[in-house]
Amino acid sequence: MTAPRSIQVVAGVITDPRGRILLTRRKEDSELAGLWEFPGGKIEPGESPEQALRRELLEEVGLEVEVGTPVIRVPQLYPSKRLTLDVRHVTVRSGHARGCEGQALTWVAPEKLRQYSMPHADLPVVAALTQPAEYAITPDIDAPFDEIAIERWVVRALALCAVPGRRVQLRSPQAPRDRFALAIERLLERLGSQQVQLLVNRDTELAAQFGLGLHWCAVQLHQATERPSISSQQPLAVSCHHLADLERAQSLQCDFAVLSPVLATQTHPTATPLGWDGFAGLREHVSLPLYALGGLQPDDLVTARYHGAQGIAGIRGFAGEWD
Ligand SMILES: Nc1nc2c([nH]c(=O)n2[C@H]2C[C@H](O)[C@@H](COP(=O)(O)OP(=O)(O)OP(=O)(O)O)O2)c(=O)[nH]1
Repeated sequence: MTAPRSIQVVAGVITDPRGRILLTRRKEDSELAGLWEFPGGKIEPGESPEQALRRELLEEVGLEVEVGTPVIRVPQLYPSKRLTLDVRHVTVRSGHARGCEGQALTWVAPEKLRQYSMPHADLPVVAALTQPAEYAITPDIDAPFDEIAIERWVVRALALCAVPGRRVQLRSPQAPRDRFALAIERLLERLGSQQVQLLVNRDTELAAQFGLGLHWCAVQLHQATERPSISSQQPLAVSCHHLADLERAQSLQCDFAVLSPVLATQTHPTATPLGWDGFAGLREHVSLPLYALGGLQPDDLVTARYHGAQGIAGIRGFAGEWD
């Protein structure tokens, strides 16, 4: 079998004064015809990504732009090629967007991007633009799981929830179920109307009881035949370690996955780390949003995004708020 050809593509996120993002539609005679995409194109030999993006946006949509910060770089395997989609924020210097090659274009509010049919590589881009970049995981409730331990856990969880732009997984595998339930109840009372997306580790009934999201372990993922009965408004996430986990998570329409361990970690000392290249090598097979986990700190986000993760997850790396 011959290796698929590799192409490097660069695309821009162009935002209008109302915060809407420009999408263009792939023409009928092209591969992936009719799908909506971020304007851009292939990097020509000898060009830097920035030069290529400036050229493409002038040719395609008639805009002179300044290329800004990276959004995400997505490795994606298509049937006929191996693509790397490097997406940057751009600022328009002059011009009005028009389809210079006869292609349709539209301005879309970020929360509506998911309603548009896009190539697989674009789904992690949409996630990076619209979903939290951090997924913090609570530590265990300390033994003996008494009132003092529950109060300490609630205070720690509140500190994790107080950082804007996060999802938080409520996890305490050591605690008896009734003590974990009590701790969640206390946390929800104290959170009041504070907006934070919460997921319960493994326990479908508790997730349903409290109206929260659910985070499966890989074993639960492989045992399940369908999406569990939690609120359809709440996310379903899963811990993945291998390609088979990721493919199953995608086929069961999990909302996102956590892929680990990326680096060596104290919590799983015997597991072989994937390394960032290993992470990207698995990411190219699926298009669901992925958080990287294992030995990471919040300031690893730029590296994570460069390897196709839409965010980073962690227990210890996020503990600075209370330790
Ligand atoms: N510009 C752009 N291309 C994208 C996006 N998502 C995505 O998968 N692609 C793919 C589609 C194409 O295979 C490739 C862009 O190449 P292109 O637009 O310059 O030209 P093309 O259709 O002739 O590509 P190809 O068949 O030669 O691979 O990247 C995106 O958001 N923007």
